[in-house]
Amino acid sequence: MSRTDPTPRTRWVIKVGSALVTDNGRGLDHARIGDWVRQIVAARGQGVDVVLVSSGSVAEGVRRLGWSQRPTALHQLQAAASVGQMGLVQAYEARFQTFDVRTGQILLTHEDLADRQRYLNARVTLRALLELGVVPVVNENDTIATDEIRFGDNDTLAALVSNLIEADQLVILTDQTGLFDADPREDASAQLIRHAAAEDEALERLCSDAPGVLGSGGMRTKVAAARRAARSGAMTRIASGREPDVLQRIAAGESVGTHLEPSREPLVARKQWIAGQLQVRGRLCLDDGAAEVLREHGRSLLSVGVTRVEGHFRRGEMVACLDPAGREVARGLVNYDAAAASRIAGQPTGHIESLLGYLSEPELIHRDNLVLTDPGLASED
Ligand SMILES: Nc1ncnc2c1ncn2[C@@H]1O[C@H](COP(=O)(O)OP(=O)(O)O)[C@@H](O)[C@H]1O
Ligand SMILES: N[C@@H](CCC(=O)OP(=O)(O)O)C(=O)O
Repeated sequence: MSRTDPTPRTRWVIKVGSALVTDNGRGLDHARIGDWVRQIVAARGQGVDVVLVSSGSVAEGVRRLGWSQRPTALHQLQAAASVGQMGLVQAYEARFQTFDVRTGQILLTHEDLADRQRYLNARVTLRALLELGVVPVVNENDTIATDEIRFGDNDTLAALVSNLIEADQLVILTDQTGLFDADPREDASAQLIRHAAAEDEALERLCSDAPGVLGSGGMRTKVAAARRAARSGAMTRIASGREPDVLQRIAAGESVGTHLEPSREPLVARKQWIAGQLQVRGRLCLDDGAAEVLREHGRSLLSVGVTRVEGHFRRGEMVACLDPAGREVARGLVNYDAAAASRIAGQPTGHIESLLGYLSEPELIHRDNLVLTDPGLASED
């Protein structure tokens, strides 16, 4: 989406668990899938870009293979995942197609997010898909992930994807109405927790170890996912995927399920995450005026204040901004690749469109994506 779009867009990662997707293992719940898709399409119309993380490949594969229960051997789980994943993506693709919305499949392994180059590739691809208006449908690449390198549960994967795209919100849809002060399967008097700090370590003690028969993480991994998502500024909502219009009600700001909020201001957390995670791919040399508006006023960087562009970077990558004396002023995610940035350097914003033939964003680096250089800033992971 271009910044010329009048509606400011937010990003959500929505994770749906196995029991929900497969109607407790009875088979893909097409009605429910259709209902989430309808709500996602509505949310997109209200300015929410969505990455969907869907579990259910193993549960659906087990059913399709006619097995009476979930196997324990890894190779059998992997075979089931391979069969079930076909059904999952077909179901989403078919539903989104009725709204004329494209989907794209992304299967990730732990290594993809641990290796910096692959992390950046995954990030660029996901962002490209969102910009194209596609809904990425993510799952773990179960068929090739060995035990040692598995995320193991999609709550963790969804939190890492939230970090990857710097999501504003992680929505975890499950078979309970939220996080309770005890496992409601074991304690009928358990009370729903409506609001808590995502970083509160006491929350994990409220969770029983056992997931449902089909799930793999239980509530504990959801609480841990909220803490992880908070590192890049995302708030987390845990809610029931069976509640009518759950996504639309969340989008409307209703208090649904459990709300786990980062303790740091989201923008600050997000900026620190960006500074700690991404490698600097190039440098923008600024004139005195631009260095000052960044340092003193926290404004966006405009092309007119850039005197030289160095390095080979793509749109969305991290570049360092240097003052005329060569001192680093800030780092940020650049809105134009190196070739385009060189062409518009020194030029006012109003000339960008005629110079490049398009206007991607009015700023070279938007202030939300700029972090003033602070040598004390360390990576969070
Ligand atoms: N404190 C708690 N609050 C709510 N649910 C809990 C809690 N502790 C454990 N659980 C269990 O976690 C289950 C959800 O986890 P899981 O089966 O892995 O779901 P999913 O497939 O959606 O990931 C619930 O059905 C519930 O029994
Ligand atoms: N990749 C696996 C994920 C299993 C999983 O995490 O399940 P859940 O706890 O229901 O989200 C699958 O699709 O079956």
